[in-house]
Amino acid sequence: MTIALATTTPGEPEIFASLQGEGPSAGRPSLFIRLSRCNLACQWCDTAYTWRFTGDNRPHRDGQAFERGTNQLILPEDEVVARLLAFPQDRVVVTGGEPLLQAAALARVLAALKAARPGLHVEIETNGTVAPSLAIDPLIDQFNVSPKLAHSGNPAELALIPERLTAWAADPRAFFKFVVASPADCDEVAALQACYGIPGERLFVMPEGTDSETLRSREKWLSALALENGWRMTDRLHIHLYGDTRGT
Ligand SMILES: Nc1nc2[nH]cc(C(=O)O)c2c(=O)[nH]1
Ligand code: SF4
Ligand SMILES: [Mg+2]
Repeated sequence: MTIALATTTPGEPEIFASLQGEGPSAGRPSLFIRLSRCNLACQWCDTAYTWRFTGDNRPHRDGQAFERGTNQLILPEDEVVARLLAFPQDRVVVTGGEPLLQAAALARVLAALKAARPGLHVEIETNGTVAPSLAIDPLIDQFNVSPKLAHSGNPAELALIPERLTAWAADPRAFFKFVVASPADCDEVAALQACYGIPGERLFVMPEGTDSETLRSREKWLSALALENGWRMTDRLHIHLYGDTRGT
């Protein structure tokens, strides 16, 4: 059985060690694996090479299309397990794209990893639209759920699924991470928090931006809004450290 990964360079899967740059585990040394494909299309997506393949004309701010053959790599599951086990980290971050689109294959990979390395902590970066399958759910220690607001350009009926948001709000493993580009986006965050009863302890706001200057300037007003609303704020550490680069 196989799994579709993103690539760092053609033919090389995007599997790398880095500090978790975002959310509740920011700063923790982690092993990342980036899966290909997404069911949403955010106009500011910083990993459009996971989904915006040639022929996909959904709007994106760069308008760039990516060749599937060089930006996607299909690997056997056992090879992915072996590549991951070659790293020493005791924390894994699964990201994408939307990794839960490949829940069946991913569950088999994570089960093999956890069997080989007991105590391994697994977190997953998800857009929050896909229910984790029964097989994968118990293998995930932390869900970093990033529901997409109106400025993403996705229709709300695709991006905000009420049953899902209700389930994440009730799951103590789920941390919400809202990407915010303007102060007005925070009105939407506040409305979602009230609607679904999301505890402030599990609600992060994060500036949209792929360079330090943008992040810093947005954090000026975002930090004040976080304080006012009782939310947590997260930076994007990896952008300051490495820039907007694959495999970091
Ligand atoms: N260092 C680092 N931390 C991250 N946290 C979430 C990431 C993502 O792309 O989902 C990410 C990433 O790409 N790199
Ligand atoms: S949900 Fe994430 S991976 Fe998918 S388009 Fe939006 S930002 Fe990109
Ligand atoms: Mg990223």
